[in-house]
Amino acid sequence: MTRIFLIGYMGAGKTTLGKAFSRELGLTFIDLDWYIEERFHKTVQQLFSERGEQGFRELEQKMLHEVAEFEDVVISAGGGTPCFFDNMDYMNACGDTVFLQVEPEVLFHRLKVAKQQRPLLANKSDEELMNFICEALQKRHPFYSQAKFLFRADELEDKSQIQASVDSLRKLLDK
Ligand SMILES: Nc1ncnc2c1ncn2[C@@H]1O[C@H](COP(=O)(O)OP(=O)(O)O)[C@@H](O)[C@H]1O
Ligand SMILES: O=C(O)C1=C[C@@H](OP(=O)(O)O)[C@@H](O)[C@H](O)C1
Ligand SMILES: [Mg+2]
Repeated sequence: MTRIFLIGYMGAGKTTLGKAFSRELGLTFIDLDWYIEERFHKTVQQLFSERGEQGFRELEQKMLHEVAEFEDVVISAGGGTPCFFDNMDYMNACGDTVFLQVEPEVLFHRLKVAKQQRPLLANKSDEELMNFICEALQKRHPFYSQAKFLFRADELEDKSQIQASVDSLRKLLDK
């Protein structure tokens, strides 16, 4: 039975790589944010604004427990998932965990164009965004670094880079 969790900061490529990797291995792909959005018929932004971040985190934990029951899956967590409750220990107990590590500058360029869908980043100026990313990475690193595997995901900018990353991830996980 295979159950792989991809973790890492917003923009690290959890969704992009998770989708491509699961397809290659013939596994089911579950993106935790998408799963939550379908289950509640609301966007992550709506859930954040209705329930506040704490309310979202409680719901996210429950949904993590739901998706972790599935077998032969690649699960892309949300960026904050490993950093609340005992979620990191829980994921390590249920499967293989992979921390997608990306340089802050690369995250900045990816998130600059994709910040509006992310409630924690929306409306930040460039300088605020870069500072926010750097501070958050420091706070979150102690959680992310508990993953069983570390994978550098700086190069996911086109199809061939994504395929090359899928191949390296396969080797790393021996799949
Ligand atoms: N080539 C690219 N140019 C600009 N932005 C990109 C590019 N590739 C990915 N992104 C953005 O970077 C983010 C990284 O992908 P995603 O898989 O959504 O990360 P995660 O799920 O870890 O937050 C996406 O929001 C996407 O819009
Ligand atoms: O880092 C975070 O706290 C968050 C990351 C998002 O997921 P992605 O990492 O897939 O963008 C989403 O769960 C929410 O906006 C909060
Ligand atoms: Mg995602």
